[in-house]
Amino acid sequence: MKPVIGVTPDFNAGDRKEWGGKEPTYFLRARYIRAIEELGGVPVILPLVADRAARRRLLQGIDGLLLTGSGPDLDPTLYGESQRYRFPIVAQRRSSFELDLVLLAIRKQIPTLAICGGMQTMNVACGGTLYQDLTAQVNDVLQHRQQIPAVQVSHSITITPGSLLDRIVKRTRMNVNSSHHQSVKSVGRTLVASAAAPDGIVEAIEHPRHPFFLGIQWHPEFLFERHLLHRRLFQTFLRAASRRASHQPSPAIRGTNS
Ligand SMILES: N[C@@H](CCC(=O)NCCCC(=O)O)C(=O)O
Repeated sequence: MKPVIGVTPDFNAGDRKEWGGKEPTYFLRARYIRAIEELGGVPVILPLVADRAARRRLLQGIDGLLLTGSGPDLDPTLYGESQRYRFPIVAQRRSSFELDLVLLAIRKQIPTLAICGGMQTMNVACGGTLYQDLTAQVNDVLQHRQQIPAVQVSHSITITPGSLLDRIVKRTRMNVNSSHHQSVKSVGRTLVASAAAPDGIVEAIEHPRHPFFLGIQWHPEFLFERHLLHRRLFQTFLRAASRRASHQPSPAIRGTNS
């Protein structure tokens, strides 16, 4: 059965001068939808409803959750800090929705894949913190906003042996693309870091006691068409969601044949 995957869009409240426009607007890069559709899922773009009961109702209709990236950054007050650098802030409607859904997805054991800004939201939802600006706060940090096209990889990551990510890609090292200026500083409760860049920046987090709960700092939706390992990320996520769809207990990933 094809799993239904809820996909979170970005949102422009319409009052940000630097974004122009007046009307509140949802937007989402089509690659996220294409990756889910082409690899066997049914993507559904989720409206960022404010009502908590409505959020729970939405989750009843999906088998997996995909938290997408975002140009703007999470409000630092959400992880107990004041804003120290100039950057646009994610719309409160989006951050409130996603922070709530992350905790619901843990409680309800909903397979969840979080990409880039989505990973940062996943971490903050679990009580973790972020570097507000890598180049200002971390010495000798790599260029994590690559200047080459996102369909190209730009640095390697080292993967923790035995982690979910390792069990998916069956490698302890792989190459990724990179388009971020923030990253995980302290890892949230119940989560573990499972990959790092050569400069030590966290590149993946996961919940070890959840069927599939993985946050990654890179963008596999630009890479899945030509890179097997990035395709496997979506395929394994969709298999976990499909198991939920068929109401089978969703065992921890024991290998790509499970
Ligand atoms: N703002 C955060 C997260 C970066 C991110 O999600 N980038 C993706 C760009 C938007 C998109 O194309 O989806 C940071 O810069 O660290």
